[in-house]
Amino acid sequence: MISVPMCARTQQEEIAKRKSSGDLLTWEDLAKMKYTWKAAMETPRMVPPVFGGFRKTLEDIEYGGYQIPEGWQIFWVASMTHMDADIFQEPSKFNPARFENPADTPPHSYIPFGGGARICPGYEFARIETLVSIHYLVTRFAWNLCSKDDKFSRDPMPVPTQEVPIQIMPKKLDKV
Ligand code: HEM
Repeated sequence: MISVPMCARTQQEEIAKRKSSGDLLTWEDLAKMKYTWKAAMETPRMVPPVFGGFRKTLEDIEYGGYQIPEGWQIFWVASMTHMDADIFQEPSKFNPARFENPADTPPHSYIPFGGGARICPGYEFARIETLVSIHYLVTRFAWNLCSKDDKFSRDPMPVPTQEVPIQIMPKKLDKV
């Protein structure tokens, strides 16, 4: 995601071009950032910030050939689902286009924000923050990634092992 795919850059630049200098982003602008959001979604699919969480069975269930009794605590791990090739084809490939058709993603398969009744209540807020940040990063700055190393460790959140060295330069602000 740090390299921000070209389509997302173009989409943000198109939005910026239609606005006068100093105009703030509107809800309508955010609604147009469809490709940008798909690119943003692909990042926590590949590296979920929250590793997983607990659930308790309300009744006996059978899963993957295992009998799990009522009342047991279960730990769900987002990457187990996000990296399942039966759900996300070529799961190790960064491919925002996989979210083109929402019907291609079965319910509760895309779970960086959890799911069900206890889904993250900050989801929508995080979406807006992400879109606004990407918008200003790509329209106001030219930036290059200085390291090709994209390895990370968990602490317990994912932390890039080489940090994220970038070269960043402000663009001329006559139109954005
Ligand atoms: C990228 C940003 C974020 C990610 C990836 C994230 C992820 C998650 C996940 C995976 C859960 C557990 C959901 C489940 O068990 O099904 C959760 C719960 C929660 N999140 Fe977030 N979150 C984010 C941002 C936020 C923000 C911005 C807020 C508040 C403004 C927030 C507030 C909460 C709260 C209060 C819960 C507990 C909900 C409950 O137990 O009912 N989160 N989040």
